[in-house]
Amino acid sequence: MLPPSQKSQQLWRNKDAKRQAHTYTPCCCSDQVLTTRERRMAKSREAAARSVRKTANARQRWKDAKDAAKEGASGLQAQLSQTFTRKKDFVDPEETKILNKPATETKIELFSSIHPLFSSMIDSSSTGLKGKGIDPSDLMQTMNQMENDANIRNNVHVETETREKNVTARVTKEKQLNTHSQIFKYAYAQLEKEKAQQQENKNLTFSEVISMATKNERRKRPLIEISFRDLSLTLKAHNKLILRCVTGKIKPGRIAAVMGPSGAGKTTFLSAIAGKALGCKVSGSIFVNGKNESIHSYKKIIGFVPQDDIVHGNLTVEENFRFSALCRLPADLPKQEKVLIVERVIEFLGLESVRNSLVGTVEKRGISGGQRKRVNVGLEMVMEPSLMILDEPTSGLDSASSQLLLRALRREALEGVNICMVVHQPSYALFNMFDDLILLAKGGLTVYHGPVKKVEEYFADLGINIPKRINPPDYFIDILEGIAVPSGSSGVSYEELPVRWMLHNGYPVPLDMQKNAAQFGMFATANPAREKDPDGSSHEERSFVAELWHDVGNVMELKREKIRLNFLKSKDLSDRKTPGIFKQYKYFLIRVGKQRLRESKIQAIDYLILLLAGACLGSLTKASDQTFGAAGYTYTVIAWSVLLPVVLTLIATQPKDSKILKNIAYLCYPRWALEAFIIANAER
Ligand SMILES: Nc1ncnc2c1ncn2[C@@H]1O[C@H](COP(=O)(O)OP(=O)(O)OP(=O)(O)O)[C@@H](O)[C@H]1O
Repeated sequence: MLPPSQKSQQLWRNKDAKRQAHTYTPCCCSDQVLTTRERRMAKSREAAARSVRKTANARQRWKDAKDAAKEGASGLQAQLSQTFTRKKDFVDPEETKILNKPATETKIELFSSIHPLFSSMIDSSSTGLKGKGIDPSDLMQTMNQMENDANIRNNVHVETETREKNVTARVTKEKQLNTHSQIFKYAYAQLEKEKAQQQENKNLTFSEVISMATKNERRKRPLIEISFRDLSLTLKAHNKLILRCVTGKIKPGRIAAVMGPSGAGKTTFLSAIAGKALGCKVSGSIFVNGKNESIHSYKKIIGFVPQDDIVHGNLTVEENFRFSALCRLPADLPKQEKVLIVERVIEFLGLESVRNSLVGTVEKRGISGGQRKRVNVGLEMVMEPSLMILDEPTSGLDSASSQLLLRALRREALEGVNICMVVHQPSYALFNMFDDLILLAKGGLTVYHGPVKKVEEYFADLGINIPKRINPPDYFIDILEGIAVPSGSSGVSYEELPVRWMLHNGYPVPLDMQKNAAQFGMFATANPAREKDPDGSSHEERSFVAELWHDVGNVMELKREKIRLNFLKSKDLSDRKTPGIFKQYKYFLIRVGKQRLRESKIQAIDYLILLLAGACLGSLTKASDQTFGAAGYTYTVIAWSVLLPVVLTLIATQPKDSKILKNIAYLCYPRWALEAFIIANAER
C-alpha cells in the first residue's frame, strides 16, 4: 500500500501523462509559434469536416427522399395502370384510398418539402393523370431531370458533386483546390463517400462482391507476389544457420502471420524477403511476381515496419504521416489526394483524437505506447505500398487495439496489398483474422505454411490435437518451444515437425537431417536448433589478434553492405516516380526545422553559443577598429546571431510563402541541410 501522499502524487502523474498525450503544451516561444499556427490550421480543418458532414447529411436526406419518391411513383404507376384498364368514367373509391395511402403520402410530403417543383409536379401529375391520362413515367423522367439539375441540388446543399466520370476529370477539378480548407473539404467529402460506398457494399450479394473484387479498375496498386524456394541464411560472422530451407509464397490481397518461438528466425525471414538481411549469406531463391528480380527494384512500393520505432518523437502524429506521404507518394499526385490518403490512414487507425499530439520522446511524453505502434504502421500505410512487411506491430497492444490494427490492414489487403507480419501470442479472434500462417521452429525451419483455416487439420493429421480451452496459436508455440508435449496418438516429437512438413510437401530433406532418421525411427530430422558448423572453424582456438582481425573484418563487411544497400541503385520496376532529391531535401529541411523548433533546450544552447560567438566577434571588431562604430556593430552581430536562425526557421516552415525567401532560408542554414541529408540517407 502506498502512503496517501505518494498515492496522490502517482494519481497526479497518471493524470498528467494522460493530459500530455492529448494536449501539447509549448514550452518556449518557438514552440508557441508552431502551436498557434497548428491550432489555426486545425480550426479550418474542423470547419471543413463540419461542412462536409452537413453536406453528407443533406445528401442522405436527398437520397432518402428520392428513394421514397421513386417508390411512391412506381406505386402510383402500378395503381394508375390498374385504374386505366377499368372504365375511364368509373371512379373507383379504392383509387382515392391508394393515392392517400399513409406511407406514400408521408414520403411524397417529405420529397415535396425538399423542392416546391416536386409538389407542383405531384399536384399536376396526380390531377392530370387522373383527369387526362398522362403517362406516369413522366414522373420518373422529371425526377431524373431534377437529379441532374445543379440548382436543385444546390437547394439541398449538395455542394460536392457525387459522381465523377473518370479519374482524369477528377484530377483536373482537383487542380483548382488551393486553400487549406478547400483541400480538407475535398478529403473529408471523399472519405464520407467511401464510407457510404462501404455501407452499400455491405448489402452486396456474394457474386457481386466477387465481381467487384475481380474488377481490374478497383485495384489501384500494382500487385506483388513473393515466392521463395529453399531460402537459407547463414550469419557470416558466426557461420551460423539462422534460417533453413524455407519454401513458400506470400500473396497479394492476403495477410500472412509469421509465428514461432523466440529466436526462431522470424525477423530474419522478414529481412530476407525485404532484401535487408545484412551480414548474412543468403542461399535459395526469391521470386517477385514469378520473376527472378531483385526486391530492391520494388523498394518504392514496399513498406517495412521494423520492431523498433521509426516515428519522430518531436513531430505530431499528423506531421509524421504528412512527411512520409510527401516524400514517398508519387510526385505527380495532387496535394489534396495526399491529404486524403493521410486522413484515411488517421481514420482507419483510430488516431483522430491524437492527430495533433506530439508522438513523444524519452524526455517529453507523448501519445500512448499503443498509439505509437499504430503511428509506426501508419507511416508505411500512407505511402500506399503494394507489399507491407511488419515486425511485431501488435506487440504491447491489447486485444482491441490489435484487432483495430488488423482491420486497418485488412482494408489495405482489399486493395491488393500483400501483407506479411510477425505476430506474438495472438488471441484466437486475432489469429482468425489472418489468411495464412508461416510457423517456424527454432533453427529457422518451417513447420507449417498455408491457410490459417487448415492448420488445425494439418496438425490433427499428424495426431496432434489441440486440447479444449487452449488457444491454438499458444499451443503450437508451446509445442515448438518444447514446453508442451504434443497430445494425441502419434507421439510426434516437436523436433520431427520440420521434416514432417518437408515430407508432406515433397520438399528435399537436407542430408544432415536425414542422418538422424534412426533416432526418430523414421526418415527424420536432426535437432533443428543445432547449429551448422561445416568447417568446424568455430571450435578452433584463435589468438586474440586473429579474433580481433576477424571481428574488424566482419564489421567492415557489414558497413560495406549497408552502404551498398543505401546508395547503390538497382533498376526501378515499381512504376512510381517519387519527388526528386531537391524536393525531398526541402521536405526534410522543413521537418528538421520543426523538430529543432520543438527541441527548445538544444535550441537555447545553440542560441547561447551564437550569442557568445556574436559577442566575441563584436569585441574583436571593437578592439581593432575604434572608428568603425564598433558598439553598433557588436549589437548587430548579436542580434543577427540570435534572430537569424529563428527567422530562417520560420520562413522555411511556412507552407506557402515566397519561393525565393524559402530558398535563401535553405541555403543559409548549411548545418540543417547537412542534418537533413544525413537523416534522409540513414532512413532510406
Ligand atoms: N546480426 C546477428 N548477429 C548475431 N546473431 C543474430 C543476428 N541476427 C540474428 N541472429 C540470431 O538468429 C536467431 C534468429 O533471430 P531473429 O531475430 O530472426 O529471431 P526472432 O524469431 O525474430 O526472435 P524474437 O521473436 O525474439 O524477436 C537468433 O538466435 C539470433 O540471436
